[in-house]
Amino acid sequence: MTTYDLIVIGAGAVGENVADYAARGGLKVALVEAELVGGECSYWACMPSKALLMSTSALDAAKAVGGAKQAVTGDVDVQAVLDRRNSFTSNWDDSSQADWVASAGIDLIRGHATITGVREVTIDGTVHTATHAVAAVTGSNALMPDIDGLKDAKPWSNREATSAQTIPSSLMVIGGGVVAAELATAYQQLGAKVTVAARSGLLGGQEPFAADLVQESLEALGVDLRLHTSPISVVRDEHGLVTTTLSDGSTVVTDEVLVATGRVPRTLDLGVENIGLTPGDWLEVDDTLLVNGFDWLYAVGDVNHRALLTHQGKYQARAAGEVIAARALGEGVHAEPWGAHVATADHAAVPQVTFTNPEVASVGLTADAAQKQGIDVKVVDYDLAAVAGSSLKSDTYKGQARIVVDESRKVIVGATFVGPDVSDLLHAATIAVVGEVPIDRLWHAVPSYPTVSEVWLRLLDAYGRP
Ligand SMILES: Cc1cc2nc3c(=O)[nH]c(=O)nc-3n(C[C@H](O)[C@H](O)[C@H](O)COP(=O)(O)OP(=O)(O)OC[C@H]3O[C@@H](n4cnc5c(N)ncnc54)[C@H](O)[C@@H]3O)c2cc1C
Ligand SMILES: NC(=O)c1ccc[n+]([C@@H]2O[C@H](COP(=O)([O-])OP(=O)(O)OC[C@H]3O[C@@H](n4cnc5c(N)ncnc54)[C@H](O)[C@@H]3O)[C@@H](O)[C@H]2O)c1
Repeated sequence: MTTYDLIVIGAGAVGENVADYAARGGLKVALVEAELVGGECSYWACMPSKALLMSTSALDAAKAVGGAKQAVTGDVDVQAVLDRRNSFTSNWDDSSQADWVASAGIDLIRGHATITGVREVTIDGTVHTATHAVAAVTGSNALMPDIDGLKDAKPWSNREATSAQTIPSSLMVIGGGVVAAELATAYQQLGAKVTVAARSGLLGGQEPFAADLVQESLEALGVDLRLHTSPISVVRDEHGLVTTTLSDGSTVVTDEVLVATGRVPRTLDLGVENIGLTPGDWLEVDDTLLVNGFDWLYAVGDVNHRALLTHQGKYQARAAGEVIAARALGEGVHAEPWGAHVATADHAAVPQVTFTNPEVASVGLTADAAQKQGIDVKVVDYDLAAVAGSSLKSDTYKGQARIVVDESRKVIVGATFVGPDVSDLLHAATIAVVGEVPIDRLWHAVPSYPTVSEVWLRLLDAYGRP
């Protein structure tokens, strides 16, 4: 038995950061990992999925600029894309991340952890105790919907889709969220014939114009979109082909089927029943990431269901690591909104980029969500293609921008950009939302000419001087 100040269960991007910030705060920390250090994001989510998308984006960007497009004489090299993706995942070898853990002064324990009591964690039969805290940072798994025959049809989850070494000739994607939209784009661009069956349309939760532009682009790529429909049965035959029957009675035959219908928390085999919680539930937390009802158990990242995004989980991790250290050492805790030890932005200012073609970059509230919160909303829209920087960037630029203004406070509470490379416009909007920068002050934030960022000036012009 070994005693640590803090035991962190799960060494995904988020767990690594909890451990790092607590260790930097002076605590003796163990980090437990059952699979690969680096977790889902490094090996089966963010990085490999983006690697599958980026080469075609680069090619499209070149094809959209006269002078460059004449030099583009071939198609994307699919094997080279897969090889580049393999290198981004280090061929699913986590030794460099394990080296980093050691260099940060954290003890890495490989194995499956279960919580067996108060501040007690058992790892493959060995009991470890924590003097101060345990952090559950166990992430999420793909949700498998209850569709007749689906399990037996050996469906892909994000894991198979991001690690495949060949591109199937056809792929059925079940779901219409970010995973479905990004991976449908990637696989169609890499040569598969993709069908998407989405129960409730595409990219729910985003501004409707964003979903419309992504829908248009998927259709232009040749994706067969079956919206507002869902599979009622899935069968893989003796030749390996999968037949999906949809709720409208139609059938689609493909080589593979990918399930992208959301996530479930990895709490089924975490031993939470030993401390009065229910396996399979998300772990609900306060803003310092303490699990409700506990003074020693923290839950950080996907498993707390606040914002299932790597950057947001790492933001929580910085607060959690520091607050665990502060509480352990009896130092002051800054738990007021926007304080050092809380994850306030989870409620008000979550940025997200969907790496479809075009990209969707958003932060804060949509117009609809703001209205539902009772905010006195003014919406300002602008055609991104009408900005000088956009026309230079691409001869065929198509895009749209929106800010959502809280009229009572004259501050921006949400922004959405859709278009090529808009991901890099997003952080300015995030700063405006988090900083609650008054609109009249934003007039003094002058975007450089001729950049796409000039859309900020156009949006302010359209809003008018307050
Ligand atoms: C296809 C896809 C693409 C995505 N793309 C993006 C993106 O571009 N940008 C973005 O911000 N987000 C993206 N996400 C979301 C992002 O992957 C997650 O938000 C992020 O991985 C969550 O990190 P985490 O550390 O909380 O969990 P995880 O990365 O899941 O890590 C949890 C770790 O805990 C370990 N573990 C679990 N239980 C135990 C146990 N009992 N004992 C020991 N170890 C255990 C697991 O093995 C795992 O390594 C994407 C998700 C998917 C599915
Ligand atoms: N670029 C990024 O930031 C990025 C990329 C991928 C994933 N993620 C994160 O991962 C999380 C999971 O993404 P996701 O796309 O799996 O989940 P999601 O919850 O975003 O979307 C699930 C989709 O599946 C549909 N659906 C559910 N059951 C269905 C059924 N039986 N038949 C047809 N459609 C069905 C839903 O209507 C919805 O459109 C998200 O919260 C997202 O934040 C982020």
